[in-house]
Amino acid sequence: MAIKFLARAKVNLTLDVLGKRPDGYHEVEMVMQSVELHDTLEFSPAEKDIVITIEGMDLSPGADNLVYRAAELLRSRGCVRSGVKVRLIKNIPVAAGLGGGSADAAATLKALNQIWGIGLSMSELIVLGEQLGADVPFCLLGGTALARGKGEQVFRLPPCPPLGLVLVKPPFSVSTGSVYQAFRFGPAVERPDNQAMVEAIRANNILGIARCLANALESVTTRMHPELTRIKEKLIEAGAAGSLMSGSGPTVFGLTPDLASARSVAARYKKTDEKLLVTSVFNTE
Ligand SMILES: C[C@@](CO)(OP(=O)(O)O)[C@H](O)COP(=O)(O)OP(=O)(O)OC[C@H]1O[C@@H](n2ccc(N)nc2=O)[C@H](O)[C@@H]1O
Ligand SMILES: Nc1ncnc2c1ncn2[C@@H]1O[C@H](COP(=O)(O)OP(=O)(O)O)[C@@H](O)[C@H]1O
Repeated sequence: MAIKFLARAKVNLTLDVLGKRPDGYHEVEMVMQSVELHDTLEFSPAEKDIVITIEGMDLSPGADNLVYRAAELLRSRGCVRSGVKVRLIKNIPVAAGLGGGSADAAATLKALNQIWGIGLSMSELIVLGEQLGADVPFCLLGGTALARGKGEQVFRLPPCPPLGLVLVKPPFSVSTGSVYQAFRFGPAVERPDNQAMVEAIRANNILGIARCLANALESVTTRMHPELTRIKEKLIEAGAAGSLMSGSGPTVFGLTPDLASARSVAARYKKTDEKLLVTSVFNTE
């Protein structure tokens, strides 16, 4: 009998880059939001190996997969000898700025912590998750949160209103590392006002949230792929209250007051070679 876990994607409502750290990462401050779009992971017992099967997308099931790396990391931390079989059904586009790999890693840590009876606390899981990727700590917590440091310091925020989102994924992926490496401070960088975003969320002010959308990494990825600017404009023309690139991109999302209005924005959007996904914010298990 397999045990099922959902790994929900995330969008960045803001992303600010504050400086370069001695460890080569960048100091960031960002408001992150879980969304309903998710991968599904089914866990069943195995003698001693970690065996992954993947459906839905062409992705390596080997030791470089973040599900494998999460299982291996937890197994050594929990002194566990048994293996596990994981069926991964991928829906979240890969290397898209939606944290799909990080979400799968976080779901694997939570699931196996429970299944193997290791019993680590959320903060202990977050310390482990940080070793797998900067967005894994947020994916462990989920909901609406402020993240600092590399992304490993996560603080829960009041839940966002039930916003709708139209995710527009262009037909290419972007490596997180290459975007951060190319980041340069300067007038082209649109930096968010995180305090104003937190206030808008706290006040359930949808237009305020839309006005506060900003991502410092947009200046890098839109220089690599200028079509992203046009996608942002097309989402507004289709009726979105605001639009922004998520994370290091290339996914751009349009924000709407609710799921129904996201569906009508998607219907009006002038699609070319992009993939469209309609979803909504997700706040509680
Ligand atoms: C997830 C992978 C592939 O498995 O992504 P890619 O490298 O292919 O993009 C990474 O290698 C897995 O390593 P890890 O470095 O933990 O991944 P992430 O946290 O996503 O960060 C990718 C890279 O972005 C840069 N980065 C990320 C976050 C941050 N606050 N500052 C940064 O400078 C770093 O160069 C980092 O190495
Ligand atoms: N289970 C997984 N799902 C998605 N990407 C994965 C997974 N395991 C490893 N990866 C690798 O992680 C990188 C990007 O992960 P992902 O979280 O999808 O990107 P992003 O953070 O931009 O949304 C890709 O290079 C991909 O090959």
